[in-house]
Amino acid sequence: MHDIEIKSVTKTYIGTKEAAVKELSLVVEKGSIVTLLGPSGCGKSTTLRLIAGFERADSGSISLAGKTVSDSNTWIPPEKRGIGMVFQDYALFPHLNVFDNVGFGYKEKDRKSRVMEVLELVNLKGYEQRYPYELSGGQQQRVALARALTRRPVVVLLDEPFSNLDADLRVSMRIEVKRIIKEAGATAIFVSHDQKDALAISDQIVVMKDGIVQQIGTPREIYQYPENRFVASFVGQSNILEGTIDQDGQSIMTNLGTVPCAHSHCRCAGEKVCISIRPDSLQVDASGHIKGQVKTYTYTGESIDAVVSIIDEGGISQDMIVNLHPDQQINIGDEVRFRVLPNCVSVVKNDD
Ligand SMILES: Nc1ncnc2c1ncn2[C@@H]1O[C@H](COP(=O)(O)OP(=O)(O)OP(=O)(O)O)[C@@H](O)[C@H]1O
Repeated sequence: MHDIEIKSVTKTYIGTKEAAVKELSLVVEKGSIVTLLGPSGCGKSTTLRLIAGFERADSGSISLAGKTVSDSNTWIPPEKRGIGMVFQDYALFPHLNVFDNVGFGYKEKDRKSRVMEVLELVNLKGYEQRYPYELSGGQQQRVALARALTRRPVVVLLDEPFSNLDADLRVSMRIEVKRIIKEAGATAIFVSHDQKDALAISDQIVVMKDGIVQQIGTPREIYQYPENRFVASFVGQSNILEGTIDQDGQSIMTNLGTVPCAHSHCRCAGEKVCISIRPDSLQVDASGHIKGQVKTYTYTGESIDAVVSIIDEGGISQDMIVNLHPDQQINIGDEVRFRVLPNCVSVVKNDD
């Protein structure tokens, strides 16, 4: 069963030339978490606002729980769409306590028990009488999420919900928010420009650029098999090389030598392609066939991300990002040798 079905939706704001969202189609299964991921201005928030009913599409249709809410003949206003919304700044009412924030606008007979139920779900039992200014950022976010869930919405929309949290809290809230949404049985759409949030929380990721969907897939599909250069570079780090499919269909001939590629078999021998090699797919090895010099490096704690300058067979210098072990002693100018491991090497469309 689909909870959200968007068919070929286009939206151009008045006074602008380019459409903010172009021919967007998306199907979201009941109970799943989908993230719209992309750089600033790619149309993520517009898509969310179209689903919520804060904006109207120029063409195309949107259905929620099998019911059309927007097409050329139909318009259901936001308050009748069965949607719960969590805003970037949480938008809590400062003059209302937690209980009244969570129960705001909920007039059913079970108000008290329902509010207590969602407060328990978000682990805020005992905080009913507190005011928003008496809560931490993470607790405020739980209140905002509880409020979005009180009316048992068909769909919960979350606009950059982690952007106001510091790094540690962000990691724990990703896990917590996912648990709450799954336990509530809700279908959720997140907007994010942070690939780590998207990879951690989503069942499906929709990568967008310039209002156009670039790829839809599970976090693993998006990371391991990006379809084009943009997705490869935006979701995780990537080294892009140009090459030609080898006769055996199992490897790509590049200026850095032949690179094994387990996923090139569906292409034709001799075809010119681009490949994306994740830095964690480059193994430092004294007998490796690729040799370069360390240009810069960044210590991240988990690894050393080094930019290594390589002179290819055509005599052209090319930079590659290589993950080194954090214990490795390294200096700018050091020579490193490495080899390419076949997993995480994928053929991508050259969309430049
Ligand atoms: N109300 C508006 N009027 C005119 N243009 C708009 C309006 N809102 C957004 N846009 C434009 O539409 C495009 C998509 O904007 P949108 O806010 O959907 O992007 P986004 O991916 O959510 O960006 P961000 O991550 O910065 O919030 C941008 O070019 C933006 O300038």
